[in-house]
Formats: sequence, structure tokens, C-alpha cells
Amino acid sequence: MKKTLESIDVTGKRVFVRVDFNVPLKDGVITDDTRIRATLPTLRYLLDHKAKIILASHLGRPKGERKPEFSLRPCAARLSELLGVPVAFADDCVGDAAERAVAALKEGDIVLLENLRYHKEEEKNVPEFAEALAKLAEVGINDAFGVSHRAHASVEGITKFLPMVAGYLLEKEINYIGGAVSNPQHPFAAIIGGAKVSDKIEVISNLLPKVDVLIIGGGMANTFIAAKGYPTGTSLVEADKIELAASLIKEAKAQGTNLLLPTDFVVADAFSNDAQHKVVPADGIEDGWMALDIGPASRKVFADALAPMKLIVWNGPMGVFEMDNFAEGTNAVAKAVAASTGTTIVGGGDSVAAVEKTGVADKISHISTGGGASLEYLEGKALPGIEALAE
Ligand SMILES: Nc1ncnc2c1ncn2[C@@H]1O[C@H](COP(=O)(O)OP(=O)(O)O)[C@@H](O)[C@H]1O
Ligand SMILES: O=C(OP(=O)(O)O)[C@H](O)COP(=O)(O)O
Ligand SMILES: [Mg+2]
Repeated sequence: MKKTLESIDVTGKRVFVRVDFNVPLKDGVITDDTRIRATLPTLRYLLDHKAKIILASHLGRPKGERKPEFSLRPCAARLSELLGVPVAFADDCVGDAAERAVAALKEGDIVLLENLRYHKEEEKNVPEFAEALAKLAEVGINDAFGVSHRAHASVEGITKFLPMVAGYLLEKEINYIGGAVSNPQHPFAAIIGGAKVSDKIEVISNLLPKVDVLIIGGGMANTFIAAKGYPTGTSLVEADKIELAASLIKEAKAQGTNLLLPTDFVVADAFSNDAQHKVVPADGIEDGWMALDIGPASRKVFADALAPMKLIVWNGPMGVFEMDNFAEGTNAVAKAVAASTGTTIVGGGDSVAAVEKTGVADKISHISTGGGASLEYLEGKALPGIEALAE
């Protein structure tokens, strides 16, 4: 058993809380705050116990550079509104700015530190960086399920210097997803889409024997379309995963898993809502065109396949749903999942934003803050951020 928040003394202490505030943003405005709201139970507990709260998160993938569009500042403002208390902001997560902000904390105060990934040492899990983070606090909490599959400094490395326990969000995710997938109901479908193809394609081999139906859409589908030998135009394709996709198609067939790929796409001549667009069959993507959504025939096939399912796990939008002209595939799958009489789990920063946008979030059994994390958990992998927690 991993230790949880209530088993440690936080009163008056400096508490480091790793959160996942990697929220979708458009022009600096948060378009979905689910990941922030999901941490409120832990934060309210810490406020009630007069802790000095130090929040740390990544946002996007700035790859070690201080790119302003990846600043966490909008999240401090949003959190302050949600909690109804001031939330201070420190311009850096280590060094002078962080140390000064932490020294200024009184009991019941909160500071959010700037993006951890402005330092390349975070993703590289450099011990000195983990130690610098650890030194800010006396106690550590992981409430960042969405990034628990990453062995990064603030998630895994830090625990060698500061023991970490699970916050309420992490505990809830482990209990729900762990429970649903340890002895899954059948028929069981997984739906995988989105844009993080090279990461998420790696889980499919381990998923195939667990599920009855595997639906592939979104950016993920294009690499499979390429594996079938069809042209993909200017679509997002992970060239060095085409061979893997081809072998997954064979594995699915050999195991009798129903692997469903789109049979048609909405293609566009540019990555823009204003681009020209049309529907083409899956083998009909021409040069200069990119697949940005699944087509109407695919939506119907996917919805029909989902109808009899007793368990559905979905990560990754079916198209570029942020643009209205390419949102219909995601909307259709969201509605099909919402209509299911089985257990439904939707995970991922963007997938949850899509389900909220479609207006069906309250019809989903469990909204998970983790996309890649829930897939790896489902696959049966030990997540480094959870493994590293105190027993
Ligand atoms: N066909 C596509 N081409 C390019 N991007 C896509 C496509 N389909 C979906 N996407 C993008 O995938 C992104 C989400 O992917 P990902 O981060 O893997 O999902 P999640 O956050 O739900 O785990 C969205 O921003 C969406 O626009
Ligand atoms: O948004 C996230 O994952 P998701 O897109 O799979 O939901 C997490 O914050 C992890 O981010 P990362 O995939 O850049 O490590
Ligand atoms: Mg995402």
C-alpha cells in the first residue's frame, strides 16, 4: 500500500505538491480546467491544515527553453478563482525566485512555481535538479496522475530526497482505473487517437490481448493507414512507427481482436479551420491533403461497434476537434461513449476537454486526468511516479 496524504503531518509544514496543470490553452486562455479542478480536494485539505503549499507542474513540451507561451501563470489565476484565495506565482521553479517565494509563505499560503520543463533537467531526471526541488519543502505529495508514467525529476527523482505520498486525485485514479481494469468486464473496447503517436503506439501490443475491440482514430490512425500501403499526403505520420503499425495489424488478426481503422477521412489542404476540406475514402488521401478528422462512415462503424460494450476506455481525440470543421468525428465518438450502458473511462488532457466541449462529461463513468498515464496503467505497466511513492 502506498502512503496517502492523511497519513502524514502537514500542519504548518512546507508541502511540495506535484500537480499536472498541463491544461489546453488557446491564446493564453485556459480552454478546459478539469486538471486544475481535480486537485482541489487535496489543496483544500492542505489549506484546512494550514500547510505552506508549493505547487509544481509542467505545461506542454518547451524542451528546456523559457518559451512564454508555456508559462503556468494563467493556471495560478484560475486556481485562485476556484479556491477563493490568493495564489502567488514564482518566475522559476528552482533558484532565487523559487526560494524567495517559498520563504515568504505563511501558514495557509499557496505558491505555484513556473514550468518545470523550462529546465531540461526535469525530463532528464537529473538528481541535482530533483534535490533543488526537494529542498524547497519538508513533505511531498504527488497529485499528478497525468504525468505519473514519466520518470522525471519532479515525479520520480525527487522521491530520493523527499519522501512523497499520494494525494486524493492520485488515490482516486489508482482506485478507479486499477479496479476497472484488474478484472475487466467484457466485451471491452479501447479507443486510441490523438497526436502523441510515438508514445502511445507502444502500448497497443500489450493492449491487444486484453480488449475485444480496438478502435484507432485521430493522428494515430494515419500511421496505420501508411502501414496498409495507402497514401497519407501531408497527414501527421510517424515514419519510424509504420513497421510497428503493420505488425500490430497482423497481431490483432492472429489474436482475433477486432482492430477498427477509419474507412474514410475529412481531409484539408492546410492545418487550419479555414482550409478547404472534403471527405475521402481511407485509400484516397491525395498529395497536398491531410487527414484531420475521421469521416462520416467511420463514425457510424465506430459507434455501432461501441454500442454492445460493457467497458470502454478512450484516450485521444478522433480529429483536430479544436477546429469546428474537424470536430464531428470526436463529437460522434463522445456521444457513442456517453450513450453506453457499460462502464466508460475517458482520459487525457485533450480528450477530456473534447468530452466537456461536446457536453457529455456527466455521462462518463470516470473522467481521468491522464491520457498516456491511463493507457500505460491499463497496459499493466508499473508507473514510475506511483512506484516511487512511500509505502
Ligand atoms: N488527424 C490529426 N492530425 C493532427 N492532430 C490530431 C489529429 N487528430 C487529433 N489530433 C490532435 O491530438 C491532440 C490530442 O492528442 P493527445 O495529447 O495524444 O490526447 P490526450 O491529451 O487526450 O491524451 C489534439 O490537440 C488534437 O488536435
Ligand atoms: O497531457 C499529458 O498527457 P496526455 O496528453 O496523454 O493526456 C500529461 O500532462 C503528460 O504530458 P507529456 O506527454 O508531455 O509528458
Ligand atoms: Mg494531450
